[in-house]
Amino acid sequence: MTTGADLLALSPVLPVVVLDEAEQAVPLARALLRGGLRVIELTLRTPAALAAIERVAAEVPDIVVGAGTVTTPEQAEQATKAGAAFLVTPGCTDRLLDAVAETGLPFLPGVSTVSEALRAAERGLSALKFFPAEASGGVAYLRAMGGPLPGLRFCPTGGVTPGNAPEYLALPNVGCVGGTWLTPKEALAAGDFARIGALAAKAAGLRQAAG
Ligand SMILES: O=C(O)C(=O)C[C@H](O)[C@H](O)COP(=O)(O)O
Repeated sequence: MTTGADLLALSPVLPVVVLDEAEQAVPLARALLRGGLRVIELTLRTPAALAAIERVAAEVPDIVVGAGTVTTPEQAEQATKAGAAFLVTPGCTDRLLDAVAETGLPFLPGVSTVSEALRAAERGLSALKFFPAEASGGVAYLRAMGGPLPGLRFCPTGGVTPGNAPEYLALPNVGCVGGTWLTPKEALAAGDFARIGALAAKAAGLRQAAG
């Protein structure tokens, strides 16, 4: 996997994870794999995230592990050092885009407007995160962006659920969707990885559901 486009093609759903305990990272990654998903985005929203990335990179080679919520150049560097195979940002400033590009890793920059998408395209980036998807106009907005910007492909994230994911996945400019619904807080707190595996299996089947 070397480009953002490769990243969008890995799975119909990119599981976005907020983890409080780094110890949970390996069993969680294995549960996702058992369900048929081979990618995981660990968000840098918790102090445990970098250690979690390190563990998954070292112990679960079959899953592609990346870092989400990358908002500063320092975080881009730390995530790369921890072994992240890709980076995801919620938004895109020039400074942040320069820093993530410098890591050499594939990445998905977050955009929520046509102008932001154009700015990313001017840099040669054609695989983008559409965030926050539902709050920014959802399926209708993304469909409308496809008119003037047919060369761009998106991973809508933020408010995406098993209910609306098929609608997003049916759009020609959507490669995959992202979401936290695969790792409910209660399931993580209870260490219920069987439930997470079952949610992953349903998510892995979503592409067919979208037709
Ligand atoms: O912080 C970031 O960089 C993010 O990645 C934001 C997440 O993608 C969304 O918060 C996921 O939203 P839900 O699936 O609606 O829970």
